[in-house]
Amino acid sequence: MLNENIAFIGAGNMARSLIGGLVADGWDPCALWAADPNEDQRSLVSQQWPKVHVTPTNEEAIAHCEVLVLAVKPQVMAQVARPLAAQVQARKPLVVSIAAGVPSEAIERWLGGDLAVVRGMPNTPALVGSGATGLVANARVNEQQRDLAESLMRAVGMTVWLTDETQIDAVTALSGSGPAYLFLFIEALEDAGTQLGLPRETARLLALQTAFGAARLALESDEDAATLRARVTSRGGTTEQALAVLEAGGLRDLMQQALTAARNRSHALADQLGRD
Ligand SMILES: NC(=O)C1=CN([C@@H]2O[C@H](COP(=O)(O)OP(=O)(O)OC[C@H]3O[C@@H](n4cnc5c(N)ncnc54)[C@H](O)[C@@H]3O)[C@@H](O)[C@H]2O)C=CC1
Ligand SMILES: O=C(O)[C@@H]1CCC=N1
Repeated sequence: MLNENIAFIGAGNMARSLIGGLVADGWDPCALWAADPNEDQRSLVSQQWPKVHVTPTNEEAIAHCEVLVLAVKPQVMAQVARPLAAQVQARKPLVVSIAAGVPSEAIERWLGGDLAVVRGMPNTPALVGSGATGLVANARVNEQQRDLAESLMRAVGMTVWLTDETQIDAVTALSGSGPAYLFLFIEALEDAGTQLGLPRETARLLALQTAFGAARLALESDEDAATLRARVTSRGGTTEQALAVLEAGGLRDLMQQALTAARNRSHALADQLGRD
């Protein structure tokens, strides 16, 4: 059982996805602290994982931690981090920020400087151990802290290290936000199947299992997605007709535009928040 003490500042959607994934993977729940001023958010943690410590005060959580996970919204990160600087400087935990668009340099500065900071961009499938996380470390992170950040995120899915912090904006656009695109795709499949006469529940189950099966097949196969797609597409058959509609509708270009918009938002947040 892994038992480094981890303090989550913010116990919202993403923190709970990480906590759930860590506990399911065998991380000692008594080593986890979740701080959030919102009682409803704390209750959600306590109901699901009664052994995880919850507190309304960030200071109480930090007092116990070797790893500090910053999981508040980017827009409030500066005002949350600044008052914690003295305590963080006294304790010097490994700081892991999962906030979109907030540069590690700004986080280090708000917390008083000279800190090992890892930026991680996870996604909500972490809750079921199937997350994907991009990681990038600042120059102060040593080998042991790198391993610690990686094992934290690997407990909830796969991880990739990035060589350059700017790449995390693309990771945010692809896999950070990505589950939402796939949920939209699943919703659209379900609606379309229902329109074609299937009971909604039947359409829902078929859409979900098809998305799951296709992702699993692609993950476990040596072949690329284009080859796997070609295997479904019989000449003169049904798939060919559907794919022609998707290509004519500009799905690839639309996806490029969507990821670019998400990446640009991440850049804009960095520009705006990094100046604070
Ligand atoms: N939701 C997602 O899929 C992902 C989110 N992220 C990042 O994770 C961070 C959190 O996002 P979500 O969990 O979706 O947001 P959320 O709104 O669900 O959670 C944020 C939490 O911070 C709490 N909070 C506000 N002020 C606080 C304070 N002073 N001290 C402690 N906690 C405070 C709020 O009460 C809330 O529970 C964001 O920075 C986001 O960019 C990263 C990857 C994926
Ligand atoms: O939408 C957002 O800003 C966050 C970051 C990635 C997923 N959710």
